[in-house]
Parts: sequence; C-alpha cells; structure tokens
Amino acid sequence: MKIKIGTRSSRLALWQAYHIQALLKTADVDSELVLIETKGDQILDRSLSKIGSKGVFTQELEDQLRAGTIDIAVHSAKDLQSSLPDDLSIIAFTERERVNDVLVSHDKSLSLTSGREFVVGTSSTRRVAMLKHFCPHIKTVDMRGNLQTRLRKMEEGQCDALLLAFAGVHRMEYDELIAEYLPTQDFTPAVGQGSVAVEAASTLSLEKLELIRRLTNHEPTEACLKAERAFLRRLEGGCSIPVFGLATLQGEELTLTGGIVSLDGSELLREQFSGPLAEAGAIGHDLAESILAKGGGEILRAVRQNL
Ligand SMILES: NCc1[nH]cc(CCC(=O)O)c1CC(=O)O
Repeated sequence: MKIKIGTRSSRLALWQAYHIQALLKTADVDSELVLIETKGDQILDRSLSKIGSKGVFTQELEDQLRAGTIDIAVHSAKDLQSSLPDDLSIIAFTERERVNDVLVSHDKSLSLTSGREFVVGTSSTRRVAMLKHFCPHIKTVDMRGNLQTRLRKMEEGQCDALLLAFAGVHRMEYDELIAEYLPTQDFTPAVGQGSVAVEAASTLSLEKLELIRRLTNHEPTEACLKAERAFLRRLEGGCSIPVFGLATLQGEELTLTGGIVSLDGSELLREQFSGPLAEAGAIGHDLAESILAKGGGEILRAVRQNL
C-alpha cells in the first residue's frame, strides 16, 4: 500500500507534507507526494482578503481528494476553512508547534514593546488590527508572498521587521532572525496556528483512514483545535478575518481564549471559557455566542464590509 499525499509546492507546504510522510514512515508505511497548485499560489499581486480567500489555498486539493487521485491532503491547520463540505473531513491534527507569533528582523534589538517606531510587514488582518490595538506607534505594510519573498522585501527596505507565525519561521529554519516572541495573552494566535491538518474524502478506505490517523494524529492537539474551530465556525470565519483563538489543556480541563479585533484596532473583545475536554466543541460554540452577544457581531459585519 502506498499513500498519495497531496500538497502545495511552497517550501512550507512541502515541509509539512514531508513531516506527514516521516510520521507514516515510522510504521513503514510508504507514501508519495503529489504537487498541486492552488489559486492562492497563482495570484500573488492582490492581498489575500481581496481574492475572496475562502478555500483559496485548498480548493484544488479538495477536488483531487474527491477524484481519488490523492488519499490525503496536507494543510496548515490555520489555513483551513472552519467548516468543510459533508464529504470531506480532517482525520488528523499533528502535535502543535509553539503557537506564538514572532517578530522577525535582522535588527535583533527591535521590540514591539520598546515604544520605538518602525515598520512591520504582514498580510494578516488579525496581525494588522492587533498591532494597531497594542502598538499604535508601529506602521504596517501589506506584505504577501512566501517567507523567502517577504524576507527579500524586508532586506530591500520595504519594512524593518515581519510579524509571522513561529511555526513557519522555525520550519523554514530562520530561527536566528527571531527578534521577539509575542505573548499569546495579547497577540493570541489564529485558530489552528502551529498544527498540520490531514484532510481526506469520505471515500477513503477505513483501513487507510485508521492507519493514517494512528500515525499522525495528536489527541491533545485535536481536542484544542476542535474547540478553536467550533469557535471560528460559529463566527463563520476563515483565516482572513481578525479573529483569534487558542485552547490549552491542563489534564482533562480545556481552556479556550478567543475573540475579535476591529480592523482599526479600536475595539478588541476577548474572553476565556473552560470545561471538560469532552465538551471541546460546545466550549468553542459558547465562547463565540458570548463574543457575539458582547458586540462581536457588529465588528464582524464591519470587517466583512471592508474586506
Ligand atoms: N497564513 C499563512 C500561513 N499559514 C501557516 C503559516 C505558518 C505555519 C502555521 O501556523 O502552522 C503561515 C505563515 C504565517 O502566518 O506566518
């Protein structure tokens, strides 16, 4: 048996696919990579929020899952839509990397808390809005492209630093450029940040599904992402809205922190709910209801009108 792994061909996507391949290999399960180009890879001149980012990095992979030309598709968990079509599902979430956002620069003395003014490149609406909220002295510039492209733009002087997920920076082995780890209490990451998701179609054989799940799924991470994704689903969000969410486990108790920030940074709503791990989905849903009741709905409407 050979598992066909569908992946985008960016360096980060390939790292993730090789990671899944290595986990399968621990039980001598053979696999091959099938490289697939998505709309998000082709359109590089427009900001992600303007492409209509629903599934922009996932659609073509999902088409091939349905066609059966690949057994599984590998994604950054963060890039997945919060709800999938009925015939597709996430069968595994890998153990999560450190979840923090990091400030990346050749100037290691840069810090967001120093009060010093400088320019940060990012293409994430969540990061832009959080910077406006927590660090109004910081200027932001929209910066798309893969990590290598962004680093080049930074070196050309388009910005002084980049704000990125630690997970991606670490996987691309740029740890030495990390100037600062941002605290998750303020800069709460995007839902799913740091985990790799394995997606399959309902037509995948039970034998393959169970084998892949056994070798790649990390149950504590899965529980946390279940809560985070239920939260995001209730807000009907994808990765392009300024919503954040992070669940952690202490034994059997799950704690979910999540919220939303307005695009101009003026309003930030954040709440924390805890409960038994078995109720992960309900915790996420209830947290979203609470955020909506406190004004999150108005923030979301304004965000949708502006994107
Ligand atoms: N939105 C792009 C994206 N999707 C996943 C990661 C990093 C890896 C991860 O969070 O799992 C990144 C880059 C970033 O946000 O800096």
